[in-house]
Amino acid sequence: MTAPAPPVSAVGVIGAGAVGQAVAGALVASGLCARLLITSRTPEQTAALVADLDDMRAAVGSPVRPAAASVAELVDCRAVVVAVRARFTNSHTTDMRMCGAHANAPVIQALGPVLRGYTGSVLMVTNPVDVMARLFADASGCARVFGVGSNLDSARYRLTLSRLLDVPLGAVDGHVIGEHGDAAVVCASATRVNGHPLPVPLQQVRDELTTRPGRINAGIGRTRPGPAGAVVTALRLALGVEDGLVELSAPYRDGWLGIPLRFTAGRPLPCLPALDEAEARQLDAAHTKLRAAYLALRGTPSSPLPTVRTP
Ligand SMILES: NC(=O)c1ccc[n+]([C@@H]2O[C@H](COP(=O)([O-])OP(=O)(O)OC[C@H]3O[C@@H](n4cnc5c(N)ncnc54)[C@H](O)[C@@H]3O)[C@@H](O)[C@H]2O)c1
Repeated sequence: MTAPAPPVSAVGVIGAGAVGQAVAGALVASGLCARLLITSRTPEQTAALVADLDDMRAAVGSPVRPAAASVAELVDCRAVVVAVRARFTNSHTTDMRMCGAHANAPVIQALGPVLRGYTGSVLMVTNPVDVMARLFADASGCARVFGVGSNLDSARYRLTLSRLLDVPLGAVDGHVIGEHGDAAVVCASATRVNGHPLPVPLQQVRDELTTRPGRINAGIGRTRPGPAGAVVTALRLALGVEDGLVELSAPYRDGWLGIPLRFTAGRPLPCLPALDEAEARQLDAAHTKLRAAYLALRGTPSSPLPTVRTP
């Protein structure tokens, strides 16, 4: 039996590390794109991942054809996933994702001009993702840059709540927004289980969201399938393969924040849930923190960004 034709012509992945490998493997398995173009720091790394993906393609009968490419060649792709990481030692015990800011920023800022004028969708994965997405948008001029992170937090939130309350995962509707990091905002007041509001065990939820990535890292070195799932879901929506809601980092107010975006035929519309006073204060704090981090990395005053209106 032949596999159905992929809905998308090509997707690119920059960075053949832990997350890049998992994303690329998930794409081969999903059959989302006809071509999967890979680029990484060295040609050897790129060629090795392409060979491994080719083996996977042959083994599962996937229609997705992996190939090596340069960053500039990714302009033909409908979407590009950025999952690079500079070499640095993470010395933080809190605010872990911010530790990579100074090391990763020059890499992201150097990639931007190579993709200047790119009209497809860019999914930023590199941490601190909310800041890196904004820096890449600046450096590339690309209009469709989305940071992946709050949707992974939201998935972890719904999973945690379903386990704490002993209800099916599909019964839980709730979001984590703001920063993909210590300033994440759990939208507890808008959370619904089977359509009903409920008291959320916030401390237990926060503890789990904080410690979960560290436990995964301690056990298997890096998080892989979780972020890959978050990327593939975001890709399907950004590419208009399906419609739906996903929490991604995008321009909001005069900064960038993880917010729920409703995608219709690939067009995003922010739709923030109602927040109580404490949650609104936390979102302001996330906004202030991310804006300060961005300005510190950018080193020059920010030019005004388009404000996206909430409906
Ligand atoms: N947003 C999220 O939800 C999320 C989840 C997990 C990890 N991350 C982040 O994703 C990033 C990647 O994580 P990882 O575990 O895959 O790291 P990794 O070290 O395993 O892989 C990084 C890869 O980037 C490549 N690279 C470095 N500089 C490059 C360049 N200039 N051009 C092309 N490739 C380059 C390296 O060779 C390596 O293959 C990190 O910043 C990590 O913190 C984000």
